[in-house]
Parts: sequence; structure tokens; C-alpha cells
Amino acid sequence: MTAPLRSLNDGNSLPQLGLGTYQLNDGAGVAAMVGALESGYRLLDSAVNYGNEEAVGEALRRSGVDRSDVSVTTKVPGRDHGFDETLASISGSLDRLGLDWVDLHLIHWPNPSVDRYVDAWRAMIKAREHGMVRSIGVSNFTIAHLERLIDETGVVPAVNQVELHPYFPQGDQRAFHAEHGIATESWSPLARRTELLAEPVITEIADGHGRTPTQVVLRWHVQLGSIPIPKSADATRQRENLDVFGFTLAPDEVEAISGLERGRLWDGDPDTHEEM
Ligand SMILES: NC(=O)C1=CN([C@@H]2O[C@H](COP(=O)(O)OP(=O)(O)OC[C@H]3O[C@@H](n4cnc5c(N)ncnc54)[C@H](OP(=O)(O)O)[C@@H]3O)[C@@H](O)[C@H]2O)C=CC1
Ligand SMILES: O=C(O)C(=O)[C@@H](O)[C@H](O)C(=O)CO
Repeated sequence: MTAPLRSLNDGNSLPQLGLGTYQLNDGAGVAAMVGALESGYRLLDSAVNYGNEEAVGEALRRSGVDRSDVSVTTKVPGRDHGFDETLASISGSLDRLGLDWVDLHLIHWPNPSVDRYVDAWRAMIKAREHGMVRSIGVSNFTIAHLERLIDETGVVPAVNQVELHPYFPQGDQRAFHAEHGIATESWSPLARRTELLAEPVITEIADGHGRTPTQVVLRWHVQLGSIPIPKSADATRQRENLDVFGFTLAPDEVEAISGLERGRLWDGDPDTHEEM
């Protein structure tokens, strides 16, 4: 089973669900990612700061899945913002991944107090022209950050990867993305397995569909039009998470799940939270 594809604003496409790889490191991480690829995952979400780009490349080679069939994402860390620094960062990622191109490269956090994300974005545009990356996007960018990128460069990101789960459905942010043709990706889509999966609203809907709470949450993301990237190190849970394309939530079920809104998981407000 593989996830259906969705089109991006640059003519490329991404699977509608991928594997988060934060904390999938070293040999165990490689094994988990090989298992995911064998189960049908075709999108791996990495970052320089996860310290696992070598492991992602190794898993891809070991899996035997055709390179062209897998969308590899990685991210420029805050310490590499700036034009030359970002181009060097992308080269470093390609070296560590052992790949000729990255499918989707993101600016990991805007780090507004540093104020170099527009320079980083200009370098991303250049890297795409050079064929080092196929699609370019951002992560944790607010509407104001996106407006500034678009105003100053005229290039609209293909993707914005943001915190998104039933406790934080990001209605305004998603509406802005839809208006500008930006695909939304959901990080921590399972709210990091907090009490979310035991919420009665979710368990009752899951029982009604003969599905697990996790599948209902991931299906909710898909029906919002966002691309969830759940992380699991476990082969059985990876397969469970990918198996969300054979049922449909009713509109009132989607709305009830969105009604769990209460805020961010932790203080990851991109206006104030910065990561180098
Ligand atoms: N751009 C950004 O700033 C950020 C990006 N991310 C990206 O998003 C990805 C996902 O987010 P993450 O924070 O990892 O959190 P998730 O919401 O994906 O939750 C992961 C947790 O859920 C558990 N889990 C997964 N599947 C199941 C299941 N079917 N049943 C029960 N438990 C399950 C995992 O355990 P187990 O492994 O044991 O299955 C793990 O403990 C990251 O890996 C990373 O790629 C995350 C944070 C910030
Ligand atoms: O996982 C990511 O991409 C992150 O940016 C993390 O560092 C995240 O910010 C986190 O886990 C902080 O606790």
C-alpha cells in the first residue's frame, strides 16, 4: 500500500502521508526506515538537526525501492541561514544523504530575531535552479513570515510544515495556505501520543468505523487537506498509520475532532521559539 499523491504548486507532487524520522537514528533508525519503505512509505521527513541524514540515505539504498519513487525531505537549520550558508548547508545535506537531489528542502524555523530567513530563501531558489533540490518550502512560518517571503522574492513556498493536530488545527494558517496554493504538512500529527488518542470523541468515531484512534486522527489530517508525517519506530504501527485511505470521515466527524482545539503542545510559537 502506498499513499496517493497530491500536486504541489511547482508541478511536483508529494505522498499524502509520510514518515517522520525525528529520533530515528543509527542502526535502529535505519532498520525502522527500511521497514517503512518496505511497507509502502514513499515520503521520509528528515532534518540536519535530527542528525540522521546518513541513516535516511542508507535506508533508501538498503530498501531497494527506486530512488525516484521516494520523496526525501530535509531542512536547513537556523545556524545556516544566509545566502552562502544555506547553499553550503544544502550541499552538506546532499553529501550526508548520498543523493544527487533532495525532493523537498525546507527552512526549519524562521528564527525572526536573526532576520536572515529571506536570504536563506533566495539560496533555496538558487539551489532549485541548480537542480540540487526539486521543491522548496518552509516550516514553522507564520502568515506574516510567508507574506514577507512572497513580497520580497515573488516565490511562493510549495509547502509549509507546521504543528498541526486536533488540539491545534491551525484554521487560519491553513486558509492562508489554501489561498496561496501552499501545501500544508502536519508535524506531531498524533500530538506525540499524548492523551489525544484516548479522547472519547476520537475513540467513539474510531469504534464506529472499526478503525483505531490513530487512524481516525490521521484520516482527519488527510481530509483537512494536510499531509501528516507520523513518526513510528515500530513496523506494525507504521502499517497501521499508512492504512488510512480506505475509509472516510463524515463532515460532522471532522468538525467534532477539530472541536478538540486547545492550543500548541509546547511553546513552539515561531515568533518566539528559535532553533539553531
Ligand atoms: N518541522 C518541525 O519543526 C517539526 C517536525 N517534526 C516532524 O514530524 C514528525 C512527527 O512528529 P513527532 O513529534 O515525532 O510526533 P507524532 O505525533 O508523530 O507522534 C510520535 C509518537 O507517537 C507514537 N506512535 C506512532 N504511531 C502510533 C500508533 N499507531 N499507535 C500508538 N502510538 C503511535 C510513536 O511511538 P513509536 O515510535 O514507539 O511507535 C511516538 O511516540 C517528526 O518525526 C518530524 O519528522 C516534528 C516536530 C517539529
Ligand atoms: O522535530 C523537529 O523538527 C524540531 O524542530 C524539534 O526540535 C522540536 O522543536 C522539538 O522536538 C522540541 O522539543
